[in-house]
Amino acid sequence: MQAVTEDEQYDVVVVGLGPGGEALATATAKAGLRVLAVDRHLVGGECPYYGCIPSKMMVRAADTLAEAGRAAELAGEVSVVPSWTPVARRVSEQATAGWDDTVAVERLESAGATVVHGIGRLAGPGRVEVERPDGGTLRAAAARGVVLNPGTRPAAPPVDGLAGTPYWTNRDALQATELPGSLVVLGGGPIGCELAQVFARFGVRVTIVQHGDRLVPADEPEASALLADVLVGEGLRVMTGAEATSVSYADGTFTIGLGSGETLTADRLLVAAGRTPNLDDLGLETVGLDPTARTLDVDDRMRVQDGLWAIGDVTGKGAFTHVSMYQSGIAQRDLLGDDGPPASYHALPHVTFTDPEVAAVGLTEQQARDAGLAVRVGSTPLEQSSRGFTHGPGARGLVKVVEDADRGVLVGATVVGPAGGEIIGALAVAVHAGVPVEVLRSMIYAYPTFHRAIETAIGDLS
Ligand SMILES: Cc1cc2nc3c(=O)[nH]c(=O)nc-3n(C[C@H](O)[C@H](O)[C@H](O)COP(=O)(O)OP(=O)(O)OC[C@H]3O[C@@H](n4cnc5c(N)ncnc54)[C@H](O)[C@@H]3O)c2cc1C
Ligand SMILES: NC(=O)c1ccc[n+]([C@@H]2O[C@H](COP(=O)([O-])OP(=O)(O)OC[C@H]3O[C@@H](n4cnc5c(N)ncnc54)[C@H](O)[C@@H]3O)[C@@H](O)[C@H]2O)c1
Repeated sequence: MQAVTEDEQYDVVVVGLGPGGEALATATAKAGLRVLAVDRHLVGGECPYYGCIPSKMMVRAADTLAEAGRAAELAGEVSVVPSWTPVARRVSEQATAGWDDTVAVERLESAGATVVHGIGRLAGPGRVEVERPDGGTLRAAAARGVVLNPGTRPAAPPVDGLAGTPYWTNRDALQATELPGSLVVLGGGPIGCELAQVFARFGVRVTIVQHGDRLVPADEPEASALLADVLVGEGLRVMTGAEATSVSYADGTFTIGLGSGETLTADRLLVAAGRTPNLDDLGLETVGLDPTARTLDVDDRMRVQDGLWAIGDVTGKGAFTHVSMYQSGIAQRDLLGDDGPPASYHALPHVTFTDPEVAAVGLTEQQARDAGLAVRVGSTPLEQSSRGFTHGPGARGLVKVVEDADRGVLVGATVVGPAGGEIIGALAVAVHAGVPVEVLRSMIYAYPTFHRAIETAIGDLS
């Protein structure tokens, strides 16, 4: 007769430990709740091991090479022999500890949580079953509820032949210890653009094949155009409105057939064509939810239904670590019965860490027009500011602001440029707090800074 195992009793079960899930499990355990934290792979999720952190280490390395290349014009000859070895070493040793989460597990356990590696699936309201790597099953009941933070995986576009080839996703690219001679990047979103520029700056011949009509299509068209121009200037081939229709691999070479009839060949193919939410194997059907959905609908407290919260990429509010962490704080307060403001995304910022960085907050001009607002826009090239002039090579960029003229406040802004991700901070405050444009006009902007271009863009509002 088969033994019937009792459910282990917890207050909270967190399934998926992306940045937000890890933080929530830590905080609720520290608050004295009995917490079960479950991840099928690495505690911390995509960001520290295959996303933000290792990719930004690579960006930092590539930017260093670019600055060295600018030295001749500014300060004299510098000779650099690019090497991927220190990059791969930094990623492996400093960022990911060899893709090992022992430290993160210990940190979570010392906060008081029970940490289990395995596949967590809902098994009815307030219940989770965990399939452990050894084949065993852990059954858990969550008195207060379950928090889902399962994240996404790289999408595999339905291109003929692709599935049978050893193509790279972000995971392979970020674990690369050697560089290919040539690389085709399928997808011109943030992942595609950041990594394409990194590899190109290390001497790889890179072609970006972008389905849509421009790069980083979530951003202002001016930002897309400027970025494409810079990348082309650095020697990348940027193909927009291009569709891969077939892929094959033989003798170490990928052959990529395009809709136009052209054929590309490369040593490596990086597929960065969007993400698939990890919702299909989560037992959602056991609580009356659709496992084929692309997102989980959440309210402004991150509740999906009674006793069930969701945070991170799967909520569809923006696939960024800062969204995961923001939502984590809100769900945590809700679970602990603490007060605090509900979720609001009107001033959500994002930064694509190309050089120049492409940063934005709030609405684009088109989104503001589509929302029926009385839109005024202002913009200015960054290289024409005093700081841009003194900066010289590498100063290309722009500041664009979008005003709701009826309310006299900014509802969106974009900064492209060196440190664009830092400059956007001032505009994020303005959009978040609804600072009147008249107040922004009356401020003193330090001279000669990049952020002083904000004043010029505001002066251009019309
Ligand atoms: C190359 C790259 C660069 C990026 N750069 C940036 C950046 O610069 N800035 C930024 O803000 N964002 C960046 N992102 C996005 C960022 O990584 C994600 O938005 C972030 O990780 C938050 O995701 P998440 O909280 O939804 O969960 P994830 O980080 O995706 O983690 C989900 C976790 O859930 C686990 N899991 C899934 N299903 C189950 C299950 N059934 N049972 C148990 N465990 C499960 C997974 O193993 C994983 O550990 C980048 C992403 C990539 C790929
Ligand atoms: N710096 C950052 O904050 C950062 C960096 C990387 C990723 N991310 C997050 O991760 C998410 C995923 O990034 P991503 O770049 O994979 O996805 P994405 O969805 O933003 O961009 C993918 C691009 O691929 C294109 N595409 C889709 N199918 C294609 C095909 N068959 N052939 C050619 N192109 C195709 C799309 O037009 C799209 O522009 C982003 O939306 C972002 O939220 C953030």
